[in-house]
Amino acid sequence: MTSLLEVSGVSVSFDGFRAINNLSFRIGPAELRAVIGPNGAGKTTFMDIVTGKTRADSGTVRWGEKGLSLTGLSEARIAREGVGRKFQKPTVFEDQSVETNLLMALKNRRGPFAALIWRPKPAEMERMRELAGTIGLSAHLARKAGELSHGQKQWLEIGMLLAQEPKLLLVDEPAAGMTPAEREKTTEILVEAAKTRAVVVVEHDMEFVRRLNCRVTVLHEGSVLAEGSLDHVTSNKDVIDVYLGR
Ligand SMILES: Nc1ncnc2c1ncn2[C@@H]1O[C@H](COP(=O)(O)OP(=O)(O)OP(=O)(O)O)[C@@H](O)[C@H]1O
Repeated sequence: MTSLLEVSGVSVSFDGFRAINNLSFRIGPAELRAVIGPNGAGKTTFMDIVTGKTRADSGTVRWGEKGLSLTGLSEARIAREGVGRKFQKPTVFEDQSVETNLLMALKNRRGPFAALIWRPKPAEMERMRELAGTIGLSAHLARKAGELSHGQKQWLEIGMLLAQEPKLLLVDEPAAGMTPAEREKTTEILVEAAKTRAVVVVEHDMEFVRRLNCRVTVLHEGSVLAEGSLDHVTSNKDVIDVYLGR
């Protein structure tokens, strides 16, 4: 399998405490992966390392066919390479419409100078509508983002990230605070997004992970404890001991 992202033997310590301990992880160019693990397992720190927010003390993070080293690159540069990240709290522009939010995300792709003289072209309007369809908000284009439900805001933000055409999308607990119907739609959006890019979903909700129907990586004390199908990892004795059985 060719990898889009290959993390090898990465360790990070905070004041002598090893938050990430010889971690290795790889994901292909069009793959959906769930990352689970107990509190403090290192899930957030892992994402911070990939996005360049936190520097690895040792190990390598390789990206793309050419194996570009991401360690040492700035967060902005890594984002430009195609790494997008969705945090738990949505950061949409509440006073702007769904349409404007999506258009602004498309506009941002073109860089700050192009944005100054930017008017949406027919192709961009079309892409905006396509994105709205993907995230289930076609009927809400004129509504202010601030009026949307929690789930709809999360989808809008996913749409805004997809507008940037990331090659890898990191998503932190997308199902938190959602209704069952919203969770189902979120599953659909993520599964669809992962057909054309890599998507890593950090999630605690096991039912949600089951519906994603993808390979699962279990982190514990900064390392991979188990990896495979959800059934495979949830029947692993170590996983039961440190995570499920508690
Ligand atoms: N900046 C920091 N300074 C000191 N310790 C940190 C820092 N960031 C993380 N840690 C510690 O590293 C460990 C891993 O934290 P991390 O947030 O990556 O875990 P997590 O798996 O995301 O947990 P959760 O499920 O609670 O979000 C924890 O023990 C945490 O306290």
